[in-house]
Amino acid sequence: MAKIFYQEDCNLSLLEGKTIAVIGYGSQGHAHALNAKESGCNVIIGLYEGSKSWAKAEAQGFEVYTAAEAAKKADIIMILINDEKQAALYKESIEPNLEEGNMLMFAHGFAIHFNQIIAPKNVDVVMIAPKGPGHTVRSQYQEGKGVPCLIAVSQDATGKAHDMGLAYALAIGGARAGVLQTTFREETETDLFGEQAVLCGGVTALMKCGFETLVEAGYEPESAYFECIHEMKLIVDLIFESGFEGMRYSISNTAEYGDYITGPKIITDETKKAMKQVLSDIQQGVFARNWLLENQVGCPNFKATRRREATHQLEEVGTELRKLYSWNDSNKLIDN
Ligand SMILES: NC(=O)C1=CN([C@@H]2O[C@H](COP(=O)(O)OP(=O)(O)OC[C@H]3O[C@@H](n4cnc5c(N)ncnc54)[C@H](OP(=O)(O)O)[C@@H]3O)[C@@H](O)[C@H]2O)C=CC1
Ligand SMILES: CC[C@](O)(C(C)=O)C(=O)O
Ligand SMILES: [Mg+2]
Ligand SMILES: [Mg+2]
Repeated sequence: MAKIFYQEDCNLSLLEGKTIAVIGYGSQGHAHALNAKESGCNVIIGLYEGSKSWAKAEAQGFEVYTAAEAAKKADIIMILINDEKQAALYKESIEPNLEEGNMLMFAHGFAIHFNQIIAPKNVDVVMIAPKGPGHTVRSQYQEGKGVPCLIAVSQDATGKAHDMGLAYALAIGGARAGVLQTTFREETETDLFGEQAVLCGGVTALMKCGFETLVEAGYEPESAYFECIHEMKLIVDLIFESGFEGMRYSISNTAEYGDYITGPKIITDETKKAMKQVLSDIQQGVFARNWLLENQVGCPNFKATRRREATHQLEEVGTELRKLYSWNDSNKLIDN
């Protein structure tokens, strides 16, 4: 059983007198920075000249510097820029400004695990990886709660890396929910597998396939959207609260019977075989190599797929339908 740390295991005062540079002000960056600031930490932001987030971070009360300047001023440097850009940023702006005893931090292990960044031996290297999107890390903190985090230490130069990491996890709210001990390898491989096979790739492919099946059979796209996409959240909320059993308690017996007999026809032994191949490609570094190569040539496939997906019929239908939800501030994440 993995060890889990809670608020009482964390000492926020370890961060007193320390300057935290959050490099990047996107999904995770804005959440870590605002949460840590509101927890009483001294936080500055590191960006690049021309960043669309520079003015936003200043408007939200931060001193903003280039990544190099921020790294020079800081004791703790949390790298929250895109994984695929971290190696270049590190070489150019972080490495020349590292001092003995600094703590280099990550929210995902990609760059360290796949040897994109090799830190000097005299700094701590720690990961605090929230198990949720950055906007949720922020909204949960504002509600007095937190998103669970993973902690991993790959270098402990100061002898305090673990405790400092826990203090950071408390500062961003994660320790309110729980902080699980792990390693950079385990976090990287499980996170990549989860987002590709299940959470993002798997779920959207399943929903899209269901939507297309109904529309191609002549049903209204709006009905297909409600059934295969909108209602997913409501079902997942029940699973989040009380597991598969709780969800199955809440749905009808008819739905539960259909769940048991149809699920295994959709997700088959072939699916598991495909998942094992996906995991193997992640473990062998094949996925990381392909992703980094795609970036080296300017992401043509990635950008083309993003454009194609954005124009799928389900997005048009969804945009219109979501305007009808009285509680929904339509597309608020994308608009921000
Ligand atoms: N998204 C999530 O919820 C999760 C992400 N993570 C990890 O967190 C890290 C950050 O990801 P995420 O928050 O999604 O990233 P985003 O794409 O949301 O934000 C990246 C930020 O980095 C800035 N940036 C890009 N290049 C540079 C540069 N060269 N110098 C300085 N700043 C730069 C961007 O600037 P601009 O605003 O101008 O574009 C932006 O503010 C990754 O390691 C990711 O794996 C971990 C858990 C969940
Ligand atoms: C599920 C996607 C994620 O791993 C996350 C929000 O945790 C990510 O990389 O964004
Ligand atoms: Mg994740
Ligand atoms: Mg991830």
